[in-house]
Amino acid sequence: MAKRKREAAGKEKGNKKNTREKDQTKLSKMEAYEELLIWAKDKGIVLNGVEPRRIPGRGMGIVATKPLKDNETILTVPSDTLRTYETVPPLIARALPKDISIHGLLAADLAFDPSPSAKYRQWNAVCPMHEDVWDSLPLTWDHRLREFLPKRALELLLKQEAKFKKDWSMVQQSKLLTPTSGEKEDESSEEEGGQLNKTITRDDYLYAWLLVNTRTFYHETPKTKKFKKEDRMVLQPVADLFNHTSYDPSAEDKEGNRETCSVAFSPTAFTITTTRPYTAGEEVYICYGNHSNDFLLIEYGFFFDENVWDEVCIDDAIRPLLDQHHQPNPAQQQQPKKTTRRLNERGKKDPKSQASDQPPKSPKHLLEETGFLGNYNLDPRNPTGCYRTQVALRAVSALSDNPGPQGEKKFRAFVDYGQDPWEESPEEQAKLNALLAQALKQWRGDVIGKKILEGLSQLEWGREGKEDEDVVGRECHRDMLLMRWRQVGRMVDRALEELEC
Ligand SMILES: C[S@@+](CC[C@H](N)C(=O)[O-])C[C@H]1O[C@@H](n2cnc3c(N)ncnc32)[C@H](O)[C@@H]1O
Repeated sequence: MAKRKREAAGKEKGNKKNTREKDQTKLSKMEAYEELLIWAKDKGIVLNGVEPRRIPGRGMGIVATKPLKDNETILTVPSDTLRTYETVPPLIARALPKDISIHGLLAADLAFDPSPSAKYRQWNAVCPMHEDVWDSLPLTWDHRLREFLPKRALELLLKQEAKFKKDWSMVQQSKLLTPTSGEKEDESSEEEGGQLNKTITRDDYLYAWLLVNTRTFYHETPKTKKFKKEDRMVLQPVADLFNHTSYDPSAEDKEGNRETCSVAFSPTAFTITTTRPYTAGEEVYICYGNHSNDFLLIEYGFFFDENVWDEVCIDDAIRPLLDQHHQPNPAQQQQPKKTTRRLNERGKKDPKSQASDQPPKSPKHLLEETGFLGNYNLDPRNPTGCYRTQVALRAVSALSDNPGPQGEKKFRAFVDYGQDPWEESPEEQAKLNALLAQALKQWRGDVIGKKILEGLSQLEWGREGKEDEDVVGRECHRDMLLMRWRQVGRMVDRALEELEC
């Protein structure tokens, strides 16, 4: 206990020091933003009635400095200030394989910038710091926290990691790094008027890669159309200071709900335009897309308390239901042998009896056959499960009542012909609801409660007697995971309320 108090006191001291450092950083950041505005004006970037400000919990954001009307263009970024695959210095671009992703190329541009003191200094200076990125983006977190990510978030993270690894391996093998690739070295090379920084580590490149990940805009032009969609990306100064808000189509016509501005590229400029009036001091947002909280967490390092586009994958809740309901029926196991061995006159199997040769299909089998195995979600618009979930429940219900062709016929009436034999009977409907409620309760107890929430809280102090070495990840990472799972728990509770009422 005394040791913990000492640790806490040390932590507090450390926190004070960090706060002082953060205050200093804030101060220098504000100066950096003033410099950025001067730089932006010089480049022809026009801000109309808005300016960057520090927003608690969101880094920087854009705020109205005067009352704004609906349909006012508040930012214009000329095309020649965009940072694209074409503006990467040849020194960098030529050193990398031609098939490196545009993401990887832009990250190399940021990381190896051969002229940091000249072209983009003011812009680089306002980007989030290494520490901000490491606090928020799960790609940088301790790998042991991965088992605590929701399924969909983990899938996204693994994809992201694969992309990063591919890009980094191309950089490592390129001439950009010295032969001891990835190691810090005190070397630089001068070529084509620029100084190439050859001392880049994996973490430096990861930092640049994640800045590109969180700050680029989708940019479709006749030229970028030759790339994959995910590579049609461009960095743009000042526009990348707008924070995200989700757009709620269900409340579209309610007064004041048009929270997001409209954005548009033309051949000459990128513009951001209001879609409603603003009062001075209000933060002005754009919409990065209709993203779930798992997506926002992995791709942008934050998520909302309430998000109309949120959804949570419940495959792990539904899977036990599918497994549990396809145990062969003992009565069936004893009977069928006689019929399946019946031969016709020529000693071949009677074709009529062949159907009964087949063991009855399991719900999993039926769902696989019809393309409905997996990808089940709960979301605020469908609190009792998406259409795929409803299909899975019907497969389980149909086959548990009638394990043979009759059950399959009933299931296929729903999937293939859009009929719903369950809808006609309140008891049948209640059975479906009970199946889902059973699956969700079990998942909430065993997985969300025990494995995740208890598991995460145990991580906080580590194992008994090994407090120092066993703490996994940072407190802010564990807090984000706890917050996310509490949200998932609330979504499950909402579903149970609807199912059980
Ligand atoms: C394009 S940048 C926006 C500007 C950024 N806030 C900054 O300080 O430079 C995207 C990043 O901003 C933050 N962000 C954007 N929208 C947010 C929101 N609604 N709440 C919290 N953070 C947000 C996330 O860190 C995200 O990765």
